[in-house]
Amino acid sequence: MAKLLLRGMVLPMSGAEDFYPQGEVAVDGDRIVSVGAKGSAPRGFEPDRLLDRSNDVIMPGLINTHTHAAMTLLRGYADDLPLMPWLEDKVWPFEAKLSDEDIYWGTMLALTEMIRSGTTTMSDMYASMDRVAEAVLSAGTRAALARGMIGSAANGLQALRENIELYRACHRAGEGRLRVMFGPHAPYTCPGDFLQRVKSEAESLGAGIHIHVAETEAEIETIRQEHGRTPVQWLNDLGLFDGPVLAAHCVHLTPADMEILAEKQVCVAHNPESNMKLNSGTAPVPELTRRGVVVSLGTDGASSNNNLDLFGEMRSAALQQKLRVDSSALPAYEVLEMATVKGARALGFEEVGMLAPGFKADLITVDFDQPHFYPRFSIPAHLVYAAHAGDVRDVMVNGRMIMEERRLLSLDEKKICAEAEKRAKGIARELL
Ligand SMILES: N[C@@H](CCSC[C@H]1O[C@@H](n2cnc3c(=O)[nH]cnc32)[C@H](O)[C@@H]1O)C(=O)O
Ligand SMILES: [Zn+2]
Repeated sequence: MAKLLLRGMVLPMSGAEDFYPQGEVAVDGDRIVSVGAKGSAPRGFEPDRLLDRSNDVIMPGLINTHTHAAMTLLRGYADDLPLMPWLEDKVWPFEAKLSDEDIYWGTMLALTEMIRSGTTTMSDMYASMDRVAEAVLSAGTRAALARGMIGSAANGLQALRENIELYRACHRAGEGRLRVMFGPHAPYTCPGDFLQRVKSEAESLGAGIHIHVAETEAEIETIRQEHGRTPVQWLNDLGLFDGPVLAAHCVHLTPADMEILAEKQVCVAHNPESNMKLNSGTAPVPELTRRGVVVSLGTDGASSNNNLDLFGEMRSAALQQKLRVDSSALPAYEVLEMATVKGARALGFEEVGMLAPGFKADLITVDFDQPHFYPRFSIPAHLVYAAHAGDVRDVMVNGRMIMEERRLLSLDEKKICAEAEKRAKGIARELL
């Protein structure tokens, strides 16, 4: 097994005080052996390779906890609309024409963009998930996969069977790089009996649930009319929160909703750019965090963002709360935690999200020898308020380099872009 020593400015994300301006990370095979100041690698550790990145920040890979990867194919296809007309008039008709192969190439495009912007793990909810799994395995990244299920349609049960099959085939596959969750789409697209069916299947397998919750005011109104309570109360009354749940959005919450989320240890995937673009609202992130809810970060699909860049998303998350609450809300280090350690917790990956001995070697290096990073007063502030996707130099997942010096090692970028262009334009032409 290859031994690697990386030298640079190390930000382990294992606590606010941890930072080594002249640090090193020792990697043996797929795991981190040591993290600390220069010279901290264990005695007798003889690296096969020394990677000198003294002008780079070395940090954990970023974790995108809510996306629909293949929606890269819809990037720029349907903009400037609110959620329901966007879904019903534009997105769903386009998605109805996607083949398994289209979803594979759309996912490959997403993974290319994610690797380039330092994302090493994604949580995806979509269809044709066996092909998504194949894409992730070949890209070399990590993922929590959920089959998106719209339970009101006749295909709800078929989708549930696919999710069960996906769990059996892929959970913990690829040296543990894949996990599988269950993906009932939302309380307004899945009836209560279907949600309970999903819950009991997930429970019997020990799997988590990934669902959209309380995204728009229209959803609050729909659920109030149908069930006389809030979406959070409705899902809680159905028993959905009795196992591990990742709730995307959670924009519109009452104080009682927040208490339920905290008590049931529901994790929240916050997607500020999608929420702004679809005019959904601003999630009460500090209020949730104060109550002990784990809030992680996501981009949502590329049709409501329109990129998968978590550096941009971190910046938006911070700025949004400063605008909504006050300038001290959501400081930089907390935002970095949302994009790393908290993301790992939300997805159930126990050994990623920070740089620590025994953890899996999922890390990135960020090129700090650029004008927008001087003077170097605060590394966390620079990463959140000044960095962008193109600053990422190297990406390692599970001890394997998948991007080095901005060159992708696991994917054929030109081919992927050409396939995506051809397939998306073909579908758009059919829909004219
Ligand atoms: N219709 C699919 C399964 C749904 S996957 C997840 C769905 O979530 C949709 N989606 C994307 N972003 C959002 C959002 O912000 N809110 C609600 N749904 C979204 C997305 O377009 C996709 O249809 C099938 O059975 O073939
Ligand atoms: Zn979504």
